[in-house]
Amino acid sequence: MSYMSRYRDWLLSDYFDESTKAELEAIKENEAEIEDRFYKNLDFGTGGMRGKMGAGTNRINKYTVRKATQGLANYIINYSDNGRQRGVVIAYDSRHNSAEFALEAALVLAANGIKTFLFSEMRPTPELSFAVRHLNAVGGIVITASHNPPEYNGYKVYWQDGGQVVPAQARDIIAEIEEIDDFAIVKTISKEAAQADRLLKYLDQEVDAAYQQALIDVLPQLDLAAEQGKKLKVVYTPLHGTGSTAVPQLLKKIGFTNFKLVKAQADGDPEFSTVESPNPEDRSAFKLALELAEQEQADLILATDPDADRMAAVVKTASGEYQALNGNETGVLFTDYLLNTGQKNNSLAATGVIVKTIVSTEMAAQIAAAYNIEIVDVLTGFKYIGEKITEFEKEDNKKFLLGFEESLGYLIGEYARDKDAVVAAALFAIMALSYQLQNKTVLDRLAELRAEYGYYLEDLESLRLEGKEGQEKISKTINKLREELPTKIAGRKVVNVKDYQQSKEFDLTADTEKEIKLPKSNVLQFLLADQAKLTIRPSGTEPKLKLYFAVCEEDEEQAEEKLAQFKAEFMEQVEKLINSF
Ligand SMILES: O=P(O)(O)OC[C@H]1O[C@H](O)[C@H](O)[C@@H](O)[C@@H]1O
Repeated sequence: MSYMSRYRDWLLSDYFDESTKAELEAIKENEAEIEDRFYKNLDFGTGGMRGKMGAGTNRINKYTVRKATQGLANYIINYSDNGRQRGVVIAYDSRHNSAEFALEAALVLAANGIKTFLFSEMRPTPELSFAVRHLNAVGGIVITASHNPPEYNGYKVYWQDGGQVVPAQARDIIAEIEEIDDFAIVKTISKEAAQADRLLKYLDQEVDAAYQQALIDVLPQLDLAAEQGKKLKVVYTPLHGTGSTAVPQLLKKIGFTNFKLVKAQADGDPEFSTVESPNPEDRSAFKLALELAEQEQADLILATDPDADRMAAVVKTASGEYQALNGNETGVLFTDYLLNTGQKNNSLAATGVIVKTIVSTEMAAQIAAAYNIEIVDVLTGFKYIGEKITEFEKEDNKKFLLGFEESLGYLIGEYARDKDAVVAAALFAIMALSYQLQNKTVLDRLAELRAEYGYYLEDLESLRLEGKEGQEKISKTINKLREELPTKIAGRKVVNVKDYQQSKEFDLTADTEKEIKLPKSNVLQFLLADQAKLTIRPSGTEPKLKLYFAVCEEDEEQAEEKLAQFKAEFMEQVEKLINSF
């Protein structure tokens, strides 16, 4: 069916409501807009759906949310024995329509006889992951578009272990959704009927309390926080998102009473009106927090992204400046701190394992090796870290200690299967306090680690290439590099190449190849003669080509210089390549 006929269908069918039709009527002269809204269905990929809100098949709206949920309901009915009774937990963030879409999803499930547990207000994504396990539900849904701009929303699906569905399972769910070729097949009932049939239950503070307790149970050095927590001045911003429902409560409860919230960013503002982008990877997101920190002379600033699964920290240096840490630096500090405290108090399991993604720093592997602790690499995406935790649970010789990724995602403990900015914020505060009591900062500790293990420095460059043309350029660029593997990158010899799409690792010096034991993924990784590393992959959540640069040198100066030169030279190389298509 052409986009125009789909558009007309929506305009004429009785199924769609008046405001949807009015919105569509208003674009009747704008063919490009009609095409964009109707040329396809919004993709339900392995991470669920994410896109702009609005009327149309290629948009997030109550109809596309209902349809996806009907597919999920069919999947639950077909693939689980008692999924209807176990039910599905639904959470949502502070975005426009998030609460409405969450209710729509609940009503479709209820109409299919599936019990639903709906949070009565916005909550962090990791709390949903916890709640699925806590309530022994068969799955979960989160309505969120993380840090995307205000006009976006998203729909993420979780399964019974509390982890986001991985590709094999997502394929079956997608197949169920694609089977639905008519919106009229989608079942729904009224909220009153769902409640009367006991198929819709609102979650109360019991789950919040259990979640907070689960975090307290996995945090180290709580005695220190309880006794001395007030010595650390903390500023926190939820960047207008769900973190405000959990982070202040936890920090205060464990002893960080010298705590200031960035009030202007404490409400769930769907416009994220005080920030350019509510992404803690973006330094500008810290503007208001920095002002408050300077005024209060705070030791530490913590920020969580709008669905509170990613956390970033900014720390005060010895000279009183504020310095942001990237995800790799925080991951390294957590690795060192957890292994060190675990060893000191004899609680470090010899079977402990740390899980990180292939694009996250190798420095953590060096530290883990010094403690004889295994480190496992998985593909980009916390769902793969979650999957490992569930695997470890079934093996008695593996105990999950920490999962982290360079994009600011961290988890300790087995209470959830997704990255948790709430626990990460508390862990960071405890770690910072513990160093403060030793008269140093986390940056001093990082410097000690770099002196011991090598000066690892990493950076990410993203090239935004939008639309169909952009997508094609991204694929062509990676394919070209794959077909004609470069022997030199930025003037350095390539010694090893990992092609995760072909599951092959090529040792170019020994001229041998071996198999990579990870699911296939469109990623290329080049190791250069001087230990520098480059990884290139298309983003799975945004129209971007992502390039991860890593170097390891003797000291800061050499590392900074090497990284800058490496980046500049390769970016020129890759931009030339992109422009040739
Ligand atoms: O790099 P992308 O595919 O856009 O994904 C961005 C991020 O999305 C999620 O948060 C995943 O858990 C991360 O592993 C990933 O880094």
